[in-house]
Amino acid sequence: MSPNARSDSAAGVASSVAAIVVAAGRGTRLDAGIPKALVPLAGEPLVVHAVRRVRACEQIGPIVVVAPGDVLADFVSLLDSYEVTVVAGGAERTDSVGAGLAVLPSSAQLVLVHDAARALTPPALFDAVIAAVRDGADAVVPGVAVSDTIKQVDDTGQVLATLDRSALRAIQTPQGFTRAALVAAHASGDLATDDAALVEKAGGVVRVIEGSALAAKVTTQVDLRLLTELAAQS
Ligand SMILES: Nc1ccn([C@@H]2O[C@H](COP(=O)(O)OP(=O)(O)OP(=O)(O)O)[C@@H](O)[C@H]2O)c(=O)n1
Ligand SMILES: C[C@](O)(CO)[C@H](O)COP(=O)(O)O
Repeated sequence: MSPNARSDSAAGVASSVAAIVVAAGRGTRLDAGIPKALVPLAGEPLVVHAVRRVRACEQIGPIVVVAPGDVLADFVSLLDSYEVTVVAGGAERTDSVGAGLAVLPSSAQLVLVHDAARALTPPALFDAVIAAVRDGADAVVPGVAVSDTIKQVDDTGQVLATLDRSALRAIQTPQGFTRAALVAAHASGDLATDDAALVEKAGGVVRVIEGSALAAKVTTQVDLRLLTELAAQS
């Protein structure tokens, strides 16, 4: 058995929790010349960092990785030792999550959706999200308080208002869902920047728990440099 594979007993216990790792984005804002999930961070592609941390969470069984269709074989070979299913994603993030949902085993009743771009997310955050979904919610998302003053502006840049930030949270992944809530939300065919927004729109209960600085997303080259520093300490 490879060091990253699970024993039969561990896999049995965990089969009701599955994860979809979305990694099919192009990374336009990072502009690295290769798909963002393949960009190295401290010597390893972002998607390998992300999947290793998902696999380290004992409660998670099946993992589906959603990759760009043109480099599917590269993902399969990179992730060979982690027992994942790799499928091709779509044009929008919502489409990629849908592609992952379509191949989830029927045993999975609680589903985590995670961005490969949040490569350093600690396994403890996955456990916290799973526990909070089990406590009773359709969806649970990690969020961090906003530390800058937030202003609403018009398209000329003129300030319209300074918003009360005390109730605002910047939302991260992993996002956790009952399978039923996630499937129903995606059945609408709507697009959203995160899956929790689809559950909200469908009238579901979405809760926010405390996120983590280590769950920051690599979006730009500056993020990549900041997370490289954090990788050395995590
Ligand atoms: N069609 C898409 C778009 C995004 N993602 C994934 O969703 C996560 C969050 O998306 P984002 O950071 O916006 O990534 P990109 O879409 O790649 O970035 P950009 O908008 O700069 O192109 C990433 O792990 C990305 O791979 C995906 O699987 N399929
Ligand atoms: C899902 C997400 O990570 C939550 O913050 C985020 O919305 C995805 O990134 P995008 O830039 O909005 O596509």
